[in-house]
Amino acid sequence: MQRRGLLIILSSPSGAGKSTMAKRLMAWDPSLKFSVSATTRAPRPGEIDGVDYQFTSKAEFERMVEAEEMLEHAEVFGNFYGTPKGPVEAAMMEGRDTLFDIDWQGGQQVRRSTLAQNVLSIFILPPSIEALESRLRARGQDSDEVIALRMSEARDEISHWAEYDYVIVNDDPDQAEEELKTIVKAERARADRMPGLNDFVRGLNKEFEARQIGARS
Ligand SMILES: Nc1nc2c(ncn2[C@@H]2O[C@H](COP(=O)(O)OP(=O)(O)O)[C@@H](O)[C@H]2O)c(=O)[nH]1
Ligand SMILES: Nc1ncnc2c1ncn2[C@@H]1O[C@H](COP(=O)(O)OP(=O)(O)O)[C@@H](O)[C@H]1O
Repeated sequence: MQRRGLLIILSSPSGAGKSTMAKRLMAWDPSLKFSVSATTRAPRPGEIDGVDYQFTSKAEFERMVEAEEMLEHAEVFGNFYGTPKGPVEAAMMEGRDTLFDIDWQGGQQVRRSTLAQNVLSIFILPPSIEALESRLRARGQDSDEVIALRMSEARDEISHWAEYDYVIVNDDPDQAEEELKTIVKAERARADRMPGLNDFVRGLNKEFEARQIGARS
């Protein structure tokens, strides 16, 4: 039996390197499906509609929430972000793993949903707050005001680190990528073995029963 796809969630404070790690993971395994979020935020230069985000109006976003088309949604830095449900469910049924770049609120909502069993959640920390700020500046995409807002929210985002299955400190990007790949490989191996192991243990139990050994309720 083919297993259902994993939902691989990456969260971090803005600037810690989620998008960078997501892109590296996608390059390593192009069979991964990236969950394209809907957002009311304006596109940054170079961002492509339908690839980086599905850029939507507030009215369209609200319609999607009302119609229960979102797996989760949240307000982050004054804009709305949400995960369209359809593509995630389709990937899961095909046995394809999906990669999410979402904040802690989204992470909590997915972990509390009916899909919780398939979640692999990874939190990315910056090596220091100084590095976080200089990365936000070096990215050169946001105004001073937007950077200040992201820095002021970083502490709150970081306070949720322990809710995640794994934590990676993104100091050297190559090392962080290796750690990420190791986690994904191990968790995939675990998910692959699970259906087979169920059958195997059922077989062992049949043997116990034939020999009339073990617990009876
Ligand atoms: N809950 C939720 N958060 C999202 C979603 N998409 C993006 N985010 C988060 O929104 C925050 C801002 O994203 P973005 O504007 O792209 O800025 P960046 O993370 O600094 O590149 C980040 O923490 C993202 O992980 C989503 O669909 N749901
Ligand atoms: N380990 C790293 N060392 C130095 N710079 C990094 C590292 N990881 C990412 N960056 C850079 O920091 C900036 C923020 O990274 P990004 O992936 O956009 O973060 P996020 O998606 O978490 O907001 C980008 O310019 C990126 O190239």
